[in-house]
Amino acid sequence: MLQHRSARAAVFSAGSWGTAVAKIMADAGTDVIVHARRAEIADAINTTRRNVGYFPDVDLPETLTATTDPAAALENEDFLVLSIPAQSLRESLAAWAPHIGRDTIIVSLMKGIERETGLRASEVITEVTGIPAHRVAVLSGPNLAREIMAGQPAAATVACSDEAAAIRIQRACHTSYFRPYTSTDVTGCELGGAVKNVIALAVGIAAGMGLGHNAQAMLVTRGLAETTRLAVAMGARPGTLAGLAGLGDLVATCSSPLSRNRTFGTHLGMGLSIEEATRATRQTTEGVKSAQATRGLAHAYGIDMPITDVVTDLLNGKITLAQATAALMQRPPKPER
Ligand SMILES: NC(=O)C1=CN([C@@H]2O[C@H](COP(=O)(O)OP(=O)(O)OC[C@H]3O[C@@H](n4cnc5c(N)ncnc54)[C@H](O)[C@@H]3O)[C@@H](O)[C@H]2O)C=CC1
Ligand SMILES: O=C(CO)COP(=O)(O)O
Repeated sequence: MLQHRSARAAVFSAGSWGTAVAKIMADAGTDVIVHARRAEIADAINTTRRNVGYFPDVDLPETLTATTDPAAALENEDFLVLSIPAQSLRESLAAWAPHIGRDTIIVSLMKGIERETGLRASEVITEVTGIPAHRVAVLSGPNLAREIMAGQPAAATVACSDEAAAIRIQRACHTSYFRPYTSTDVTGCELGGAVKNVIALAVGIAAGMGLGHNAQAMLVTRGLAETTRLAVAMGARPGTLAGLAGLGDLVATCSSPLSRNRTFGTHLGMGLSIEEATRATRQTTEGVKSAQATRGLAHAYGIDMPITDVVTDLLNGKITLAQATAALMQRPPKPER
């Protein structure tokens, strides 16, 4: 009789979102091994079933183990799930690439644009590994890790140009509290996730300046408009940006104090310097690193992205908070689109 083994996922790494997705996949019946950089994190996961660095209060499933050895993590894996800061992806992945299996599907969880190249994470993955695009997927949506670790309901989009691969990933991470939808629009999904971090910085800045919900809603709505313009110019479907990986993520991130990007922006809006805001936020804040590259894409595609422009100029110290507000409010009048 044929024995069907569970799907196996290697999750790199044991940070906030990596741990949450590892738990989701284990709860969905997938065998999961997490690659942690620090031995004490891997040891604690294996012995106490807790990630003491990120979620010391949450029990992890028995089917989730950890290692610091990339080769051991990448043995017979069906899925390699990547969740590290986007700017370190190229270098880290190059070291792991020789261990990746021939048929492995790579799932990117990263919401950033590479600074030097303007490439999306999935593009960096295909470039570094040589794995074809139809085996590289993106999982993105309104997914604040802390809420998901508490077992609260959430949904996301799994995008892959090969729909069958997206369905396999969907099955491997569908639980009673996590509902993945499939899509073939990798570009839209990925840009929705990356650019919302820049817009969340803007919303946080407005909140930190003491501006009200009207101003914040304006930034969310016009932020979605400029994100959609860029994504469609780059080949995305507009509907993707109206979905979980676009509007959904934008709403969650721009309204939650759990968001590191929104929080970083709030600190800036309250008058903290970039260095002070960085010290106060600590975890990965992709929007700070991706704003300039997003503006670069806007220029390359001839797209007007006024909010991204203003956030980039603020981060570069080129304008003040008052000048940022004026730059957005005193633009020439135009029709809404
Ligand atoms: N935290 C969240 O709620 C969500 C995060 N994301 C995305 O997931 C990605 C990872 O973010 P988080 O897990 O939140 O960040 P984090 O700061 O919690 O964890 C980052 C992890 O990457 C590891 N790391 C850092 N530099 C590295 C390097 N050079 N090489 C290898 N590993 C390295 C760290 O050891 C840590 O385990 C980001 O792109 C973020 O936008 C997406 C959805 C939700
Ligand atoms: O992407 C996220 C929620 O979907 C997490 O947002 P932050 O990175 O701003 O915390």
